Amino acid sequence: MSSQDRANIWTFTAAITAGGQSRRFGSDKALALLGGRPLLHHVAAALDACPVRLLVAPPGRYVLDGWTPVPDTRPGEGPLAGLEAALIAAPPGWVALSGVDLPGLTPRYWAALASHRTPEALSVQMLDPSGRPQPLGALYHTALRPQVSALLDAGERRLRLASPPERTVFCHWPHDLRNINTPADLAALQGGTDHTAKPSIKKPPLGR
Ligand SMILES: Nc1nc2c(ncn2[C@@H]2O[C@H](COP(=O)(O)OP(=O)(O)OP(=O)(O)O)[C@@H](O)[C@H]2O)c(=O)[nH]1
Ligand SMILES: [Mg+2]
Repeated sequence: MSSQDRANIWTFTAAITAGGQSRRFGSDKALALLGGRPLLHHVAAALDACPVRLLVAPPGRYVLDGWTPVPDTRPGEGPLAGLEAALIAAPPGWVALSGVDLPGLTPRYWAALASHRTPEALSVQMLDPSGRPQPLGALYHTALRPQVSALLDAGERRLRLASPPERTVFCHWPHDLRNINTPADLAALQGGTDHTAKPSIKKPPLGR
């Protein structure tokens, strides 16, 4: 990573939205193991350099060293609501929003997004190799907060509508981001072996 990349990545707030039910996965996918580490650790590690780190999840569900727990403003209402909670809790400026299930997001990925910020932009999003935007793994400015709240108030739940297209910068990422929704998705990443973590009632602290 270049020194410019480093300078960029240190300047935004990190937020992991982790309040989902993992229905398709069948157990808490944030705790599913990839290479011996929970998916939550993979996504957190990529953002560890950020000065403020927020974990938006039901209180007590996870303990992640160095990350500030933030409760959902609208529990169970999806990642757009998770973004709202993050934008409220973050200091004014840019927020890097990540899901728990994107272990392919690296510091270089976030630095590339950061380098595409413009004074007019309210969001910076990657287009994957097939040209689809990746709103969960994107930068959002806290100035979007009123619009996001208005969308939620109106019943909208689609994260991709959080930022108006004319205020969104799109850039290209040449690698497949490997979003994990099912045990089969994880098994494919593991090279065919399903290493799904067993569900548990009380989860252990997730220190690094
Ligand atoms: N804070 C918060 N995060 C959420 C909520 N719903 C989903 N997420 C997170 O948003 C990200 C993407 O969501 P999904 O891939 O649909 O995950 P999920 O909702 O747990 O899984 P499914 O039940 O299979 O849809 C994951 O990191 C989820 O934990 C919510 O209500 N609040
Ligand atoms: Mg979901």
